[in-house]
Amino acid sequence: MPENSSCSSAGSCTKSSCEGCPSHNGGPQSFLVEQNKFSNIKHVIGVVSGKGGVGKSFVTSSLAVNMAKKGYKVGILDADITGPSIPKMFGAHDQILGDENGLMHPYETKEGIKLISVNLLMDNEEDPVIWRGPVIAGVVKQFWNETAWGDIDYLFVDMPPGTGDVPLTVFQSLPVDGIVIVTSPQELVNMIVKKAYNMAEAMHITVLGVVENFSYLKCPDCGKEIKLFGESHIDEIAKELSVPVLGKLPLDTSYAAIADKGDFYSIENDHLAKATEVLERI
Ligand SMILES: Nc1ncnc2c1ncn2[C@@H]1O[C@H](COP(=O)(O)OP(=O)(O)OP(=O)(O)O)[C@@H](O)[C@H]1O
Repeated sequence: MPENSSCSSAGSCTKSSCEGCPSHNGGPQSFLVEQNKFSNIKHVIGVVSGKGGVGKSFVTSSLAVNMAKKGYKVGILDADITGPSIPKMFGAHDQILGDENGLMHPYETKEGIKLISVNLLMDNEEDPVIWRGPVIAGVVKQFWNETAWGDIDYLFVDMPPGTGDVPLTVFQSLPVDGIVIVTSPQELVNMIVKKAYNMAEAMHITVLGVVENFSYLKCPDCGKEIKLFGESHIDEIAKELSVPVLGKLPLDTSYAAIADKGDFYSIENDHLAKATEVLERI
């Protein structure tokens, strides 16, 4: 039965206008999209942020690298279609091609991390993606079920910021084990983290914890921690929401340089050790 794409409340809507929608016959309905037979993905982890530029892609890549260094098979689905930054972090510029089954094959870094991103499909990676929401959401689904992922222990999904079409699609269509919320230490954060948390809760998605990025800058001369964006409130927020703080990352210029160089596998990021532990326990 075709999905009613105008429906924004799948599983709970009973309006007669929803004739043809899978939720129409009552009861919660699954919109999960099956994996194809060339993919065996064990865990799907979403990485979200309430607002842009807080380092969500950076945290996604750090989690992926940490798990890969532990010996797990790891992939990253770059669902940030209009602002993809994952390929550049890993120095990936080759184009992804389809095979005779109509499936895409992810780019594989030399260390074995598999990547899918719209930037790996473009003739020119500087071309903008000017697509409407439903098209973008469709591409994200294709990255899931029209890609031959092979064996993957942890697939990280780097979401666009906010609570729009793509997170909605991912939460409905992919078997997400849990999400990590990335944030930064600013006053607004309280509200923004709660928005992301509330969306996950409304969609019955587990929040694995929160990561605070740009927590502080360590003075290279005296070692003093400078709170660039003000005092952190992440511990209180996490306590209020009953979720763990999975890490507090400093603003470290060497991190930025590694990301810009496309040499992300070389990053040493032990600030996310707690996140790694939580992921291993899923
Ligand atoms: N802890 C950090 N130390 C230094 N640089 C960082 C750190 N975290 C992120 N950056 C850099 O900041 C920039 C923005 O990070 P990133 O692209 O991960 O943010 P984002 O939240 O995914 O952005 P968007 O909202 O555009 O998707 C990047 O150049 C990244 O390398």
